[in-house]
Amino acid sequence: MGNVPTTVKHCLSYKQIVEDYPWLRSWLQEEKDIVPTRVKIQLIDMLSTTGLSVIEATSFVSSKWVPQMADHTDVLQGIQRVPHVRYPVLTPNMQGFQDAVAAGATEVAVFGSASETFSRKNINCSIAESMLRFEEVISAAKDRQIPVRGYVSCALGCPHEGHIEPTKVAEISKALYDMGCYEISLGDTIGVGTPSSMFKMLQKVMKDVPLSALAVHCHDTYGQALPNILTALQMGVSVVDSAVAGLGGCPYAQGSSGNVSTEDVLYMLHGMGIETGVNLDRLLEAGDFICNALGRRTNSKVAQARSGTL
Ligand SMILES: CC(C)(COP(=O)([O-])OP(=O)([O-])OC[C@H]1O[C@@H](n2cnc3c(N)ncnc32)[C@H](O)[C@@H]1OP(=O)([O-])[O-])[C@@H](O)C(=O)NCCC(=O)NCCSC(=O)C[C@@](C)(O)CC(=O)[O-]
Repeated sequence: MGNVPTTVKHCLSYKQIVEDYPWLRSWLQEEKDIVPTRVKIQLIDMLSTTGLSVIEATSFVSSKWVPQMADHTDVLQGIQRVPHVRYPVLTPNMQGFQDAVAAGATEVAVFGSASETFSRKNINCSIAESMLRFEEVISAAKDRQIPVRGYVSCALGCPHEGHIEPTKVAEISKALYDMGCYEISLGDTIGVGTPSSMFKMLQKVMKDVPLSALAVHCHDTYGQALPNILTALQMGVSVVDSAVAGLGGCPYAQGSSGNVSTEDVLYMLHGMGIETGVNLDRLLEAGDFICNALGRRTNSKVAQARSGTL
């Protein structure tokens, strides 16, 4: 473990929870399942007191595509912002960027894909078209000194195309980094990766993008998220995305489970003596709160073990 970093930042992908929720049922029945805005705000406010440094708050996407995100402005304006916590939001295009800025966003993220088919299904355009859109967003963000993060989905596999070549992941990552994204989050969108595929993919991407600008974003469909994260840490990555209670997923990645749970990542890191500055007990309270509000069981093994519900 000689090369495991001593500090780890966390991006908690709260957006994953609210995006995915209607998809668990049916797109046409989601009306009753919309999570009330006040619940989203209360969750973010609880998370803000845990010590997390980044909480991705909402998405400025089309409410026709993701109805759960229709209240993005109310959520962003309703939260109590805590100093030293950043609250980025997703912006797929200029319309999303402009709406986000008008709502008070101070950091945004563009989300691309290493899979052509996933790109079309998720944001309704080809990879090449998405790059043109992102270039516009990043340029407008630069003018306003708004930092932009870049996601690369399907970094370890695609729900439609299967295997994705690491060279393709490296190409998209480099393009986003060269455009001005300060960090590239590599998404195992459907959670099919293993430590071996994570290692091979990172090896390629690290040749084109500095290690200090890389993050990993693992879903836990096949129970590989923690070993995959550990592999990334051992290779020098020091930013890990996760979701409280392991909720969420991507509505355009059928069959995938939620993100790795923040509680489980923290337990592993703290057990390894890695300083995160995040209070696990407070995080468990936030996880309890949202699971009760959604009427769902936590996906966090740590939360299940602590509550005796394993
Ligand atoms: C990208 C679009 C908007 C293109 O959607 P489109 O339909 O192709 O857009 P369009 O430009 O053709 O415009 C059509 C209509 O959408 C409106 N529109 C256009 N843009 C916006 C906007 N930003 N916000 C609100 N409305 C918008 C626009 O105004 C127009 O309205 P109309 O005239 O019909 O009334 C759509 O495909 C979309 O919203 N997709 C987002 C889907 C999504 O949120 N997916 C999940 C994100 S999570 C993820 O991707 C993975 C990640 C990041 O978590 C990492 C991982 O796990 O891999």
